[in-house]
Amino acid sequence: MNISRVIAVRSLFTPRSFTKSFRFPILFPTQSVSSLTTSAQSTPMSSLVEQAKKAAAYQAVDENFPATAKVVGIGSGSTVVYVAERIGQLSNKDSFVCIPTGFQSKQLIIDNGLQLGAIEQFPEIDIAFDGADEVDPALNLIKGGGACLFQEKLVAVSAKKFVVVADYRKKSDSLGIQWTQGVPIEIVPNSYAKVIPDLKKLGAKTVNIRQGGSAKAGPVITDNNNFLLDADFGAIKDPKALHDQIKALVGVVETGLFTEMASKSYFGEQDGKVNVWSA
Ligand SMILES: O=C(CO)[C@H](O)[C@H](O)COP(=O)(O)O
Repeated sequence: MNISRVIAVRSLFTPRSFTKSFRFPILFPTQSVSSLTTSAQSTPMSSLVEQAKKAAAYQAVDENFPATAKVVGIGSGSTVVYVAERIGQLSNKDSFVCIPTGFQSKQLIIDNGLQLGAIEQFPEIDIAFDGADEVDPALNLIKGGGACLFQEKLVAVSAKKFVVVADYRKKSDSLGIQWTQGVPIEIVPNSYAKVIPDLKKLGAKTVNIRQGGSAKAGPVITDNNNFLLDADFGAIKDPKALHDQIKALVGVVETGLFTEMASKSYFGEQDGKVNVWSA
């Protein structure tokens, strides 16, 4: 979690007051999302992306958070930071619990003064928000860039409504997944020598065990103590069919292909606007 970024953004855009009523009894700050943006020409790419994430997240929360919500799913990644921030500004935040999708998500819930719950206690979630690595017009998603896909999927399928938040780089204009970095697949660690050739038989061009890089010698270990594979299948025309084939392999816990789950996707654009796609 990038705490320094949250603090930096907060100090730039400190909410003025909690005076605007939004679907009683929830109160949001008066600052509008569009006032957070600046001219695309004069703004560096990194802050344009950051502003896009924030705009998408704030609008998604403002337009979808149910006044009567009791259980809320909080996803993982850098865009959800702003979802948790916005939810943390609600005046009724003591009236619902938040279910995390991993370690980072748990910290976001705590840092924003929200009540932490466990999915074992609250298996029925009113609404869940999460990021995505790619979204197509049918709201097929690829997720798992942050290695949290299993708990993210558990929360998404347990939610009555699942809303995606992303910046403009995540949109795929044509149906199907174009993602070239490989489908993230969580596996039980000692199954990798069997699963990798199995994935190649299914058509994967390359399969890599995700590595910790400079932060850790050896593989990334997920929040569930598993390994992650990134399997490049090229452009994926039928994500559901591919998911079903991969999921049937012994050793596979879950895939990062999320189909028929999201009801809406909010994209922050470079010009400061937010594009909304619905299922
Ligand atoms: O699936 C995820 C983590 O497993 C993230 O939601 C996804 O990678 C998007 O992250 P970001 O909002 O940082 O772009």
